[in-house]
Amino acid sequence: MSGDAVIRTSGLTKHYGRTVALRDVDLEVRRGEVFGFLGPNGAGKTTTLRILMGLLRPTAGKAEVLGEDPWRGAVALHRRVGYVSGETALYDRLTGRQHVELLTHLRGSAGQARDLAGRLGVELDRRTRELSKGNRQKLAILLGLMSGPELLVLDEPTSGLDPLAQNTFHDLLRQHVAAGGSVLLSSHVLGEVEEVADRVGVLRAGELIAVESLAEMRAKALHHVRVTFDHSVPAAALTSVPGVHDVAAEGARLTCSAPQIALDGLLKTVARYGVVDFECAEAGLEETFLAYYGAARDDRQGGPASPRREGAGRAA
Ligand SMILES: Nc1ncnc2c1ncn2[C@@H]1O[C@H](COP(=O)(O)OP(=O)(O)OP(=O)(O)O)[C@@H](O)[C@H]1O
Repeated sequence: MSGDAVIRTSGLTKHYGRTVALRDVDLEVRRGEVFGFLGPNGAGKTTTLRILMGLLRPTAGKAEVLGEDPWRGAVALHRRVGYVSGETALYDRLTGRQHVELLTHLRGSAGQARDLAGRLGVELDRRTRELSKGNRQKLAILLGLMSGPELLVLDEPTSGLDPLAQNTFHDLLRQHVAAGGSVLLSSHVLGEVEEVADRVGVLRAGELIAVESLAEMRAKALHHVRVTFDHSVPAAALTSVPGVHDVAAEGARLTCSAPQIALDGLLKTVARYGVVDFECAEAGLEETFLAYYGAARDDRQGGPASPRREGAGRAA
């Protein structure tokens, strides 16, 4: 593992019977970054994270977390890695405070438990079976973060949290990274990772189909353009501009979509005609993401496809 990688997988593959959940995944998370791990439901995110936490054994390929084999070094690793999943198992009859005491006993220190409980507004004195989903999740986050682990592995950690608690959680992640920590954050919603991630990996049907920085993804941000001319201009005038797509003509008006990098060519082309009005609105990153990665497509290098939504314990 290179010096600045905290997680590295090579050829990681997992079969559940005849289901291929992961196929040949090469993933690297660097020290000091928040890596957003995105993919639609069933893409294989949880499977990857469970392998990284030593809770599942891969069918083939290798994984290293903080220099350890997660399956063989699981016990040592769990002291150094904070793991929070959307379905963290809690003891129903114990209160939050008793969970904290249990971990304090195991780890030898309460760490930042008190501070985290205050900031997240965790209800420490109720039995966990009486807690709402969001309040259970806040407790799970507190338990994952309280001992100040150097790496956080988070599987859809904000599911059920209200926007205020989500903001607090994002602040906690920023602080964790500022203090030299690293984060792998899985989600099926770009908006969640957009807040905090430095780089994003996109998993689809068990394959890692893209890894890029958030800045690179922003450069692809789709723009919806509407141009009104002083006479009718055929759609063909724009279809030849690289990157421009979904061109439609309506009288003297043309509409189209284009990534940021295609705008210069588009402007130069429309300037050859008599432009009366020019409107350009940036689509949200979520729409860009869905346009590029949401739909099944054969050509993964070219322009976007039409936006479309797509649809415990150790086990070997
Ligand atoms: N224990 C299991 N037995 C059989 N198939 C499984 C098992 N766990 C997961 N799968 C299958 O493996 C694939 C990947 O599932 P996984 O839970 O890793 O996806 P995910 O990206 O985390 O999805 P989600 O966002 O819905 O949590 C899916 O096709 C799922 O049905």
